[in-house]
Amino acid sequence: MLPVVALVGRPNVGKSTLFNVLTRTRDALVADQPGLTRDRHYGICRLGDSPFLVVDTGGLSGDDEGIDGLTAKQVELAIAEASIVVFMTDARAGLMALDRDILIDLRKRGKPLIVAVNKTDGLDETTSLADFAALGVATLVPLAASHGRGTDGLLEALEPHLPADAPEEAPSADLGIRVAIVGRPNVGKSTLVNRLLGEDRVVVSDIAGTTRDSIRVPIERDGKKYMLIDTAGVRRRARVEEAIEKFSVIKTLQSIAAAQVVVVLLDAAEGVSEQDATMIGHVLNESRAVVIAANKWDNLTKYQREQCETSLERRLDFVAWAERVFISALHGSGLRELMRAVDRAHASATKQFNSSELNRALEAAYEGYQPPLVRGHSPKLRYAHPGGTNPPTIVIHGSRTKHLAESYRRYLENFFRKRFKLIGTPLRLEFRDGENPFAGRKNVLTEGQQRKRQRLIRNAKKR
Ligand SMILES: Nc1nc2c(ncn2[C@@H]2O[C@H](COP(=O)(O)OP(=O)(O)OP(=O)(O)O)[C@@H](O)[C@H]2O)c(=O)[nH]1
Ligand SMILES: Nc1nc2c(ncn2[C@@H]2O[C@H](COP(=O)(O)OP(=O)(O)OP(=O)(O)O)[C@@H](O)[C@H]2O)c(=O)[nH]1
Repeated sequence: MLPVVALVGRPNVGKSTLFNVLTRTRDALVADQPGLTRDRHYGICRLGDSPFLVVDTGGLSGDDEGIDGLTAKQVELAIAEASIVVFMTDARAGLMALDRDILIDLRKRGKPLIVAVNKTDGLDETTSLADFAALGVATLVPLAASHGRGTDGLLEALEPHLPADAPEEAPSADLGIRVAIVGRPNVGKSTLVNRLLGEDRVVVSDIAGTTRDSIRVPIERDGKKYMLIDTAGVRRRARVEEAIEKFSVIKTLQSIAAAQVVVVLLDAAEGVSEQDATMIGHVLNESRAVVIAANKWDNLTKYQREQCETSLERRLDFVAWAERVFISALHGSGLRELMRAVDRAHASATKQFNSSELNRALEAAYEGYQPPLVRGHSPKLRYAHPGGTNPPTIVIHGSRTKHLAESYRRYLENFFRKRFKLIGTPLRLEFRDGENPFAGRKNVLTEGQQRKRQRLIRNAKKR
């Protein structure tokens, strides 16, 4: 489970600014996906190799106006789940009465606390901190978030409070593909999980209180093993109101982080909501494979089904590569297709390329359509090699690749997707300029490799 750090403070002290600084690096993959809704409140940050979840609570202002119940609830949940709370204050404004009130409230929750004193730029640090020493919190960290200063000190202060994330299970075939089922309250997650478990299984009852645990449920379908990662599904079916109270964005994010394939469950009657799109955005941020399942299909008229299909097409064009399946968790229909889609997504996410097939594909793509001139620059693409899996990554070497038009990057992505039949997984293309893939290689090449190398170099020169 990803440990959680909650950012709390009065409005305008700089919480979102700090949040953006901390989570910035994680946005690369989805940075320019049109149509994708970002979540400004939840992001993942890394401390060395250990990821943790940062939650910008934004709403805990003492002024509940304009904050809907669900948001306020999410703030409560964030603090309840936090390993540590960063209480942010404003050095320019000094210590305010509302700061004291918030702190009294936070103390009641018994969480470890750090006071981050922001906006210290241009001020004397010692003097700024002294003002806040009156709060009686042991750790005071000076920050200038908008200048990106002080975050190292903050991370250092956080470190001892962040429990190390359990190491991911070895990707063992015995355990099966790790599948998370996520979705808004009431879309049918519990029904689906129970249906996949089979009627005869004993369902683990309530998990209330086990805030830091997720339940892993091994299942077998059509002779294949899966490990369902469940944070909400396996439990007694709650009444709707309770369910909404229990819905936790944090738990959803933790499931996504722990899974290999994420099934995003939608209510077919309602089409794709803002919250659904945001959830898919989180899946992409974590580069996970994804299957979109429209549930309660049994309940729909022909007209409603068409409506649902149109909504999926329009609102989810940024994940056009994800498979859509139409299911009824209640009646058990479409589940075989769902699990096949999970298999395909997993196979694509773990696809291992070899360099020669990549180079042949790159060549074919290049011949089909060459990068257009951008401000007089003509980018060149020379050779490609595999860069890893989960998500599958292709590294392309060339020159002036930063001038590659976005449309050309998309063209390449679609070309590779089609060629390698990649479905249900993000695909990462990395561009590098002016590097020789053979530089620094000490081992002697075989004859075949030498011929291949000559061919690559010839082709590269031709371009
Ligand atoms: N001088 C200075 N200004 C800052 C710093 N950090 C943030 N600000 C400014 O403070 C203002 C508020 O910043 P936000 O990050 O929006 O504050 P917030 O706490 O998220 O505010 P709410 O969303 O209202 O809760 C913005 O104008 C920022 O540019 C800083 O380190 N120094
Ligand atoms: N008609 C129909 N109803 C369904 C289907 N799947 C679930 N439901 C109903 O939808 C309601 C909510 O189902 P749950 O499985 O509790 O939904 P959930 O997503 O786990 O809800 P939370 O507990 O809020 O997370 C229940 O009344 C289910 O019977 C389906 O395929 N068809």
